[in-house]
Amino acid sequence: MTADLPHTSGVHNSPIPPLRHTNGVSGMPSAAVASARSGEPFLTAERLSWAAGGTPVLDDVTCTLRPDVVTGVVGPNGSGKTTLLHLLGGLRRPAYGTVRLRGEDVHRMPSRERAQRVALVEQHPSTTLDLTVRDVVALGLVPHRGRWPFGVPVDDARLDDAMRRVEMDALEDRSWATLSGGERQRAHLARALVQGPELLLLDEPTNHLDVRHQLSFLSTIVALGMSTVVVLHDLDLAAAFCDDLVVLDGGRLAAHGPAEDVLTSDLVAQVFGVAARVEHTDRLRVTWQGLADRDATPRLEDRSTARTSSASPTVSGSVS
Ligand SMILES: Nc1ncnc2c1ncn2[C@@H]1O[C@H](COP(=O)(O)OP(=O)(O)OP(=O)(O)O)[C@@H](O)[C@H]1O
Repeated sequence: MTADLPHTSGVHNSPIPPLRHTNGVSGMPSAAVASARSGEPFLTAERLSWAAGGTPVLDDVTCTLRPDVVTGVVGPNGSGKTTLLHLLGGLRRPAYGTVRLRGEDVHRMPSRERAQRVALVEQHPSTTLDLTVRDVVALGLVPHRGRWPFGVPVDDARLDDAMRRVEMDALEDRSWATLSGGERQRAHLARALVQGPELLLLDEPTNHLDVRHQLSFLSTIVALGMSTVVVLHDLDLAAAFCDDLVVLDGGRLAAHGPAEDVLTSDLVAQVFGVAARVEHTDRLRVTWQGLADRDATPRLEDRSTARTSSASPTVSGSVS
């Protein structure tokens, strides 16, 4: 018998206060609100390409992501996952193609507006300054406070709320340097939450976490109900926690759609070179069996599928 996943019951499901709907300075509606009303798709990547030193890293990737769900980006090492995340967030400029957030070109947005609308939690976030946890979380308010000297005071209630959501409130006065990897990851999530973004981007957030904290962290993400794109390596975690998946292989889009449609034994064999059992029991599960001969696996057809289902993943259950 399995208990509820850790932390899920403690997570505050109510939306974080509506900083993202104001410019944080005068309280007037921001461009985000205006564009949200326009009926544009939430996030579209169109023919996205990026190269390093003339070598293609991401090649002609087109996909439309839904709001208010967790979209996982999976693929082998070097397949372009981080590059895609950085392009979606406007951190890298595409060599070709566009990214539109509710119809607005992310790479043409003023950087402050982009920082208000998109938050990225990096793979190995580090902060060398001697800061407390609360100081680091407060950095998420910077895009909303204007230029130095800040005209807008720190919103303490907002910081408190974000830290409670990720269960870091007890550690708020601790020196950053003394935190464990998992605690830092949660604090960085709190920083992203106070930013109040429309889009939350997470690059391998479970990398340095033990299995309990992996489940806890991803449960928190699901419970937040935010539009989230998360790079994950563990296919079973992706199956359990992601509504939709984008699968990259050698910089190209191998598949995109609802996780239950995208994840098949053939896809795992072809893209990852691993024999795996994929089954939908109490939830979608991926169990690896051994290495597969990629050449002996039928080539993938275009598996991009139209979004048809809005079912949320079941996140309770035991780790297989
Ligand atoms: N600035 C850069 N200069 C040169 N090569 C780069 C640069 N950025 C990425 N690459 C290369 O592009 C490829 C894709 O990198 P990326 O980090 O996007 O892959 P990834 O799927 O996130 O990999 P991993 O799973 O190993 O983290 C890799 O071969 C990487 O070495």
